[in-house]
Amino acid sequence: MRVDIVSIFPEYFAPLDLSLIGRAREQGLLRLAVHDLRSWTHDVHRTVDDTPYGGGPGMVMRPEPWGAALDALAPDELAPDGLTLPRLLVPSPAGAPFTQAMAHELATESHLLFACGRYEGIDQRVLDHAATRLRVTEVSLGDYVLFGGEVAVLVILEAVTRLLPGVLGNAGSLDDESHAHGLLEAPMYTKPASWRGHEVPEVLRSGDHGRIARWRRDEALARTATRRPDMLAALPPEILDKRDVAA
Ligand SMILES: COc1cc(COC(=O)c2cn[nH]c2)cc(-c2cccnc2)c1
Repeated sequence: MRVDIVSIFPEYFAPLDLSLIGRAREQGLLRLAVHDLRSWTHDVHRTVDDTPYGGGPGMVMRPEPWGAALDALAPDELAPDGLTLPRLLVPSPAGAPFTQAMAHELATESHLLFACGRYEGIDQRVLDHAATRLRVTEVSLGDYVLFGGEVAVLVILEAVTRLLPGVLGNAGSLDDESHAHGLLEAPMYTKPASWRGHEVPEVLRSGDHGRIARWRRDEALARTATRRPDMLAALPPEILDKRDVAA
């Protein structure tokens, strides 16, 4: 997967050399390039923002540098396979909620382009023009406001990279993780069996894999019901097998 990130703070992405993302890059599973938006400015002050039309506080990111950056990083012509046309992701409070389902969808893309907004945002015409030739998605991490899209890109990139084949050593760990089956994960334990007077649930040490699977599912259902009833309501009925409903 090719990933291009455009930001006025490219140094924000230094951590991407670390850990699993660093390894994915070494393995060639991920080709990551970070670009400074100011590379596409031409005035002596390398200006990327200006005052908002209609007044109001703060500044807005100018369209010209973004237009030039996207022209450079996303070719106009549709590649013969039609697949390498990048997906442009713009983290924003006004975006669609980022979910594990979206992470899985993005993990199938061959080229992701991230635009990191700063100030009060990016001139709307940048997204409108980009949408004439790219698939543009504004994506929100949550209902709060950050200084910029950079930290959101780090989150999205981590969620997507760990889904790329070959990145996680034990692929099994993807199967029953939280949100994988629409439920929260059951509590996890490791040695020692007794710690500060707290014991590991006996079932997990029983070796009875059927009982263990049942216990984990019951715990996952109970946790989801108490902490995230919205997720339970969203579950397709077939996920809750008949015994669950009886439980
Ligand atoms: C692209 O336009 C942006 C981007 C961002 C950074 O992303 C987030 O904040 C975010 C991403 N998921 N959840 C929050 C912030 C604004 C903004 C809006 C109003 C006042 N101040 C700043 C506009």
